[in-house]
Amino acid sequence: MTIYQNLIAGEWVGTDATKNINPSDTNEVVGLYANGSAEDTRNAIAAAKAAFPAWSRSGIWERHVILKKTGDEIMARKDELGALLAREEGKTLPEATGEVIRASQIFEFFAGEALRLAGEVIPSVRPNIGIEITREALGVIGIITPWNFPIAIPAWKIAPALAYGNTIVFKPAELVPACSWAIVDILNRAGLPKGVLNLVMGKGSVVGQAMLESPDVHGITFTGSTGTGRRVAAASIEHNRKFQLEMGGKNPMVVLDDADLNVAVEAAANSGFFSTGQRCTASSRLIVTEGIHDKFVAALTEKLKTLVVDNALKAGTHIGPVVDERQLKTDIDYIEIGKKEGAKLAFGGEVISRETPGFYLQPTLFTEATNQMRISREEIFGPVVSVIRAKDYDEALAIANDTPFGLSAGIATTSLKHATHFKRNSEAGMVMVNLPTAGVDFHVPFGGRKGSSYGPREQGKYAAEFYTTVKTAYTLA
Ligand SMILES: NC(=O)C1=CN([C@@H]2O[C@H](COP(=O)(O)OP(=O)(O)OC[C@H]3O[C@@H](n4cnc5c(N)ncnc54)[C@H](OP(=O)(O)O)[C@@H]3O)[C@@H](O)[C@H]2O)C=CC1
Ligand SMILES: O=C(O)CCC(=O)C(=O)O
Repeated sequence: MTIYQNLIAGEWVGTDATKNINPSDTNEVVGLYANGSAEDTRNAIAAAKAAFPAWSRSGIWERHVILKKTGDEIMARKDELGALLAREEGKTLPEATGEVIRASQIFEFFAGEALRLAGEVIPSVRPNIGIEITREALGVIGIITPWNFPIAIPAWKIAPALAYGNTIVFKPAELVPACSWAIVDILNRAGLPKGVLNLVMGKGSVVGQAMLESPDVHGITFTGSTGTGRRVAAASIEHNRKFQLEMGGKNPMVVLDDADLNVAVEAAANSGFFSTGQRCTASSRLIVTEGIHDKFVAALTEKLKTLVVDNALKAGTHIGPVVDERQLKTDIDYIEIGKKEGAKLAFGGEVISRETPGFYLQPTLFTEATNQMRISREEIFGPVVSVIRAKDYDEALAIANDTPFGLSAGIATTSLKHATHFKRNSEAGMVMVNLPTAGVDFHVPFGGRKGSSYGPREQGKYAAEFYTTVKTAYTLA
């Protein structure tokens, strides 16, 4: 089997490789991907440092053309890349193709942003002095990405980093290197100069760690677990380096008595179970007021019975497998914890077999949960959701906000008063009314509060805040 190699200083390198396994069919090896070392990482950082002066001064049209070409090629290959994504991560084919389209749109968006870089000219408080405020590229950016969005998250970090003139060392999650390799290959062929974008696949404890330890990495953008996020933060403070973290969520969806039942059930099923619940924006706490509680639980349970769990590539599959054995064990452990804590298992909870060997788990619904239970406080990152009763809107809002996280939050209601109040008072970075808590637009800010995020927002024009540094220049006229 060919080895998909790392890209360092414009050369494809690496002979040691790791198997990329399909979680829908563990007999299938998606490909062999290079397993980078700490030395590879240091070489990649040196290459990115050497490429920075020229790239940061490159013309914005050159950056625009490369990003646009990349977006165009990703879109032209959406079906092939969608199938690759579904095979390596286990998202259903429609979800995976949708994610590929989103990655293409992100490159197109930042191709445009490269042309819109602007500063300000401001008069000084002193006579005969002019002030210019400009944004400059930050330097070498370390990009560390998780397994649950194998193409969209790399895209929303790589595209702005390049648009604003930075160079990159990119380390994707070891579980899902294929889509990352594909976009780096596309960018490389689109004309990026050597060393501007370096790919080092491999273990977080080796490649990621070497990145954290380097004084030559000027910014790290990270998405993943809270534990690793804290390591990124501690190491970055040590080097006086800018960092941005997107971590977990325990996102609430409030369902009020006056909700449209169908809207509430569709939003809850999507938020909790689509993409196998493996989204940081997934809603795993459904906070439901007394008047609608029983009707809502009955309707959601009926809906869950219709959802097909099977091979991600099979037509008609609604929920693909869990990403790997370790995550499946985590999910099962939490289901046991929920039972022991006294929540009622209303649906699912079983590992199931399908025609192909994979990590299949039924969508699992707990009812009669409290907000103090571990299943309501800790991020599970699987298709496991709890329903918590609330007596009225005020109590539901208090429960929704009673969490260490604050990424997204939703409300299902037909009341303008409650929707407006919830948008203003929810302690989350993203609030949805009558919509799933997951599945966001690509051109607007993404991020949360409290334990979910740290640093400037990602995506949209707000991304400039992280990928640039501001300079204030004074000139005597
Ligand atoms: N907010 C989100 O979007 C996500 C949250 N999670 C949460 O995290 C849990 C575990 O998922 P997991 O993928 O293991 O999350 P991790 O935080 O371990 O992984 C995220 C990225 O960090 C890398 N990494 C791991 N250790 C280090 C290190 N010491 N230094 C630098 N980088 C490192 C990983 O590498 P590698 O994996 O290749 O070793 C991966 O590329 C999930 O169950 C879920 O709760 C997970 C994914 C996304
Ligand atoms: O919900 C989305 O669209 C994005 C979710 C996400 O970024 C994540 O789960 O890491």
